[in-house]
Amino acid sequence: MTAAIEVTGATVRYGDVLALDDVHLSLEPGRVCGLLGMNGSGKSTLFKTVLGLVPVDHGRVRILGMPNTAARRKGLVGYVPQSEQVDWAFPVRVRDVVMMGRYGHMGRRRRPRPADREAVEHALTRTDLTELADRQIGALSGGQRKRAFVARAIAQDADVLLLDEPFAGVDKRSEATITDLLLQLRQAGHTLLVSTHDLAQVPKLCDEAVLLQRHVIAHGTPEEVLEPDVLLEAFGIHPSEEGRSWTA
Ligand SMILES: Nc1ncnc2c1ncn2[C@@H]1O[C@H](COP(=O)(O)OP(=O)(O)OP(=O)(O)O)[C@@H](O)[C@H]1O
Repeated sequence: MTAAIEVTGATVRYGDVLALDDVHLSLEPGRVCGLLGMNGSGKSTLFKTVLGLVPVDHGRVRILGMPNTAARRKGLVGYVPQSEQVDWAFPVRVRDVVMMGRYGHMGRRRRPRPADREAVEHALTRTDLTELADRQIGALSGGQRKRAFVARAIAQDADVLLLDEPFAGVDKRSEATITDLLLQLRQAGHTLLVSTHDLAQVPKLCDEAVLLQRHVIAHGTPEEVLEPDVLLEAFGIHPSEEGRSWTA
C-alpha cells in the first residue's frame, strides 16, 4: 500500500541547531497519528519538512507516493499551523482564510465558483464560526482562530492533514468542537498527523503515536508509546499526576 506520509532519513538543521536527525516515519492512509515530544523536540520542524517548507540536509519525503511539493500543489495536504506562526495582524476576514483552503481547487486566477463558496460555508458551519465569518481573523479568541484554520483544512478537503497543536490555548468548547471534527475526518478516511502536549487526547483520537526527540524514539499504539517506562526511558520524566499535560 502507498503510504500517506513517508519520511525517509530526514535531517534538518537551522544553522548550528540540529532540529531533526535521520527521521524515518511511515503512515498508512486513513490513520490518525499523534506526534508527541517535549518543547524543541522537532515536531513543528517535522510538519514543515513534510510540507516542504524547510530544506532538508538529507532524506526524502513522499505524500501519497509523490514528492511533497507536487502533493501540496494538488491540494492533497492541508496544514493547521501553530498559532505563533501566524501573522494575526494581517487584515483578512475569517471567511477569506477559509476560502484559502479552496485555492488548490480553483484555476490560476483564483476565482471562487459556487462549489467553493458552498464548501466554505459548510466548513464555517461545521466549526461553529458562521456568525464570526466577517470578522477580521485577528479579532478572534485563540480557540476561535484555531477553529478558523481547522475550517480552512476542512474546506480544502485534503486527504492528508497536518495539525500542529490544535488544542493548545483553546477553551473547552473549542476543544470539544475540534475533537469532534477530527473524529469525523478520521471516520471519513482522512490521514491525520496531530501534534499535542495533551496526552489525554491521544488514546481518544489516535490509532498510533510517535515520540520524537530529534529522531523517532518510539512509534506504536498509544498504549505502547504512552507506557510510563517508555516516557521515563526517553525523557527521564513521568507524565504529570493527572497525566493531562506535558510541557517539560
Ligand atoms: N527558524 C529557526 N531558526 C533556528 N532554530 C530554530 C528555528 N525553528 C526552530 N528552531 C530550533 O529547532 C529545534 C526544534 O524546534 P521545533 O519548533 O521544531 O520544536 P517543537 O517540538 O515544535 O517545539 P514546541 O513543542 O515548543 O512547539 C529547537 O531547538 C528550536 O529552537
